Amino acid sequence: MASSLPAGISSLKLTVKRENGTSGRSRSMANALPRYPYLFFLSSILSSSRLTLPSSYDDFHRCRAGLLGNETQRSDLSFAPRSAHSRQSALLPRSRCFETAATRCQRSSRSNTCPGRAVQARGPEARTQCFGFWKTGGFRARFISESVYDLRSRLREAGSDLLIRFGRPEDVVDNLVGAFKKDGMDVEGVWMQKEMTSQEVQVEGDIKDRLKKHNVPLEFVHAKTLIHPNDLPFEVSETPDVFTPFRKRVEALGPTMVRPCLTPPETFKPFPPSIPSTPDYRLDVSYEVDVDGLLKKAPESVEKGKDQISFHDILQGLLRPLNDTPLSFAMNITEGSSMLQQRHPASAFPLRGGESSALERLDWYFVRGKSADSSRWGKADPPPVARYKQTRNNLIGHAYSTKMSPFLAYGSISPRVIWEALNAHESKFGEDQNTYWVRFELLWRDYFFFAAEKFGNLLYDVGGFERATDPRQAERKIEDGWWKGWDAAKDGPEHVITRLLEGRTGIPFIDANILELRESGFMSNRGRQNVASFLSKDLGYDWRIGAEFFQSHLIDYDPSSNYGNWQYVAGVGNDPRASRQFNCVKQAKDYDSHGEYVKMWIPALRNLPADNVHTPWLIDVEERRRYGLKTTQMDVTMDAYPGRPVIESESWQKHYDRKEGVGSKMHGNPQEKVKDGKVKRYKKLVPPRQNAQWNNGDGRAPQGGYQGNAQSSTMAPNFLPPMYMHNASGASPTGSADHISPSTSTTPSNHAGGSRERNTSGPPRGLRGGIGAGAAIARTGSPGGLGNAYGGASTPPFSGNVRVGSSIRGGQRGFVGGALASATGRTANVHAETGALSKADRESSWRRGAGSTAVNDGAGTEQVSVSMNNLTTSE
Ligand SMILES: Cc1cc2nc3c(=O)[nH]c(=O)nc-3n(C[C@H](O)[C@H](O)[C@H](O)COP(=O)(O)OP(=O)(O)OC[C@H]3O[C@@H](n4cnc5c(N)ncnc54)[C@H](O)[C@@H]3O)c2cc1C
Repeated sequence: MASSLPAGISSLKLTVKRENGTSGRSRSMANALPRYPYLFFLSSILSSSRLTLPSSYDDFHRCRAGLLGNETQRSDLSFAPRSAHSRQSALLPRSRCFETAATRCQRSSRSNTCPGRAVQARGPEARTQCFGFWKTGGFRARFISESVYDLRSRLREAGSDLLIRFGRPEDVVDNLVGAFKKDGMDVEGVWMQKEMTSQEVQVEGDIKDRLKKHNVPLEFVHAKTLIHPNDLPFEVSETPDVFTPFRKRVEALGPTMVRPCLTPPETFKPFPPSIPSTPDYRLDVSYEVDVDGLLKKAPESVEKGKDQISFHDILQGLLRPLNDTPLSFAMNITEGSSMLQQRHPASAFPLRGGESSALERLDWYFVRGKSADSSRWGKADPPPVARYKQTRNNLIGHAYSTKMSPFLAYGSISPRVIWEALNAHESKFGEDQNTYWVRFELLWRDYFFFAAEKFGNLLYDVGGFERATDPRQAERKIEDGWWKGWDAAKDGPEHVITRLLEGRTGIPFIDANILELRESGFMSNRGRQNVASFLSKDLGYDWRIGAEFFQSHLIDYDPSSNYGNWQYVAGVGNDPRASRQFNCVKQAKDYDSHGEYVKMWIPALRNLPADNVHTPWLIDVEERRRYGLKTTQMDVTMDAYPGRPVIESESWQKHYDRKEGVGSKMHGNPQEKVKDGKVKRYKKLVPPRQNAQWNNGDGRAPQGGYQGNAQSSTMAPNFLPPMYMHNASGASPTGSADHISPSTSTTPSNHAGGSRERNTSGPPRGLRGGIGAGAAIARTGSPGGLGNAYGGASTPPFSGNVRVGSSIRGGQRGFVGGALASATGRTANVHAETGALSKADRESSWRRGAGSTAVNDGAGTEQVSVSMNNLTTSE
């Protein structure tokens, strides 16, 4: 268990004792825990403190009733681990489920008026406050669910269990405590992690009120932040209005700044023998087969019984409202269920939720990981954190940054555990700007927490924190007309905001980031800054549109980090240079100099030369035709992309002629310095090793601190981005070539090129076989690894092959082998070579609605056929 108890997601602890117990209530949590049986439970599977249930209870119930054959019998609520499934019905009346979005809007202040929401009220749905997005989108729903069930597995391993309830926290706690009392038990107290943002604090207040009637105290633990609030050298209400003074003051605390992690107990007391019935939903998985690779011990031989429920069923129930209804009231796009549950093969966050996954990632990033195959590069190689500062602004692959944010957001890991991992790393490899920078970013996280607590509801206010810090400035920015509005009900699909949120502005760097977010639930920090600046500064729209859209889609959504950062970029928060604006064309050329990132998410642009790929509106009709690029406004398809950008800023023009690679910051930004950061060097870092061989001058070798072993004899000018940390070897540009290349030439030979990437050891990693290349093969032999191939045919008449191989640990674990073929009107073959593809990932699909099916031929080979748009293929 995480060493900063309580681990888990808004977990509550309930300590119970029989009424005739021998001792009074213990004040200290440490004392209270081991004394009597106690119970961990989660009151809501989806972010209880944020009321972000994706569905109304009615919807959920309908789905669940469907799963259970419309059974309405009340639950007998047995809590023995792996208990047989018990049936139940929805007992909460609809009217008591959720405050509607419209009600919340009526309550809000003048500056928080919600355009278009009056007509959009849809009853008890968990929609965002102003613009009606689902509060919790599919990727986060999946991530949180995985986290909860992982927590349960870990508690079971430690001799306890987790009671999972679905409902409003105040109802669930009230019901449970009431039921215990009725059964003759005395409840000593309820513990939960202290939240800081206003809506969550409101929930805490509601729980406290409900507990009062039972005479049961609510106790808090502070485990969210790196710095315990009591250790701050100022009151939270005096948190500096700007980050740097905050950082300097807390850093001055020295070694006492961060408390050490607690050592978690190895075992916990068992669950109470019986748990009384309550009218809430229980979400017990009764079918424990490792369908999703979630459980450690999977009795795979057991067939799923008629009434049994698997994790997959629960997830489907949770996602159903999202799959059935539009993403927002303005957009008619529904998220296809297959997409919602799948990890996108190109996702920068290919990890599953939960503490187990968090610790695995921590170990890889800070301890065990190597930038290249360790057998080749030797043991002295430092793990990826040693290059954090150089890589953190990259855009492709999972390795460019820690990817700790989703785990931090849902309590699966404590920032103090990361802090200690940094200490351990530094004691071996030395301290430098790379390790310091991770600490620096963790302090930003803390800063937004404390700022959110200080400024309360202003976190969600259009005028931002500036209303308190500089009311005169803020006054102008909350006047009508300062921000443009978006009326979700009236504005149609061609409205600039709708186009932005659907990734079809015609500005590739912005669109690629939005598409990445929509299709994977993640976006890099660089992307987030650019999108936020574009929406609020270039377009001048209410920044909360973007903040709510991010809230809905980000796996790592966290209220203070999200709204705090949006305010910062929009110029109404903690940035002393509020007018700062990102130049998205310059940024694209700085950070995606070769255009690989935009080509990855917008395959229509795959044939464009890097010098044009960020400004496709500059090429004429004839050239567009030559590159196979059709014009569209309505959709970004495999071969069509908007002809004109929604706006064109003069400031972009001086960057139009900048050539590929010139001024690139893809390998670190030398201007990025903390001037006063005290960085000592204990030891010289082991220099990064490279072994890149190119047999012609067109390819680029990995540079600047990346470790890669690349060999190519190809004419492919666009090699795999070095941050992919791969080994590849190649032979020729056609047929069986082993290189990774988004083809940039229109000549057939390049399109027919194949690509191959192979990784035989190491941690889970997304491997990309090739994009737009004729064929791709990706393999991973790593236990627990994720082997993803992403490739496809680009131009007729060539075929695209994607082959995915995942080795199998112990012959039975579910390994994710995701395959995605992006062919244009021609054959695409997906060949997944594994004995244990997970069910979800077996169904490879493309965001345009592709579907695929897989059958196992019995010899460890999955034959996967993929159909995309009008394309149907099989191998
Ligand atoms: C408009 C916008 C919205 C954002 N929304 C969120 C959000 O909802 N949740 C969230 O966790 N982060 C948010 N961020 C911050 C940042 O983008 C992510 O924390 C980061 O990209 C996560 O990837 P990582 O864990 O690999 O980060 P790393 O670069 O590895 O950083 C390590 C950790 O430091 C923290 N961190 C890094 N940058 C920031 C930052 N700018 N602000 C606060 N903490 C930071 C995170 O906890 C992160 O896990 C947002 C940034 C912007 C510009």
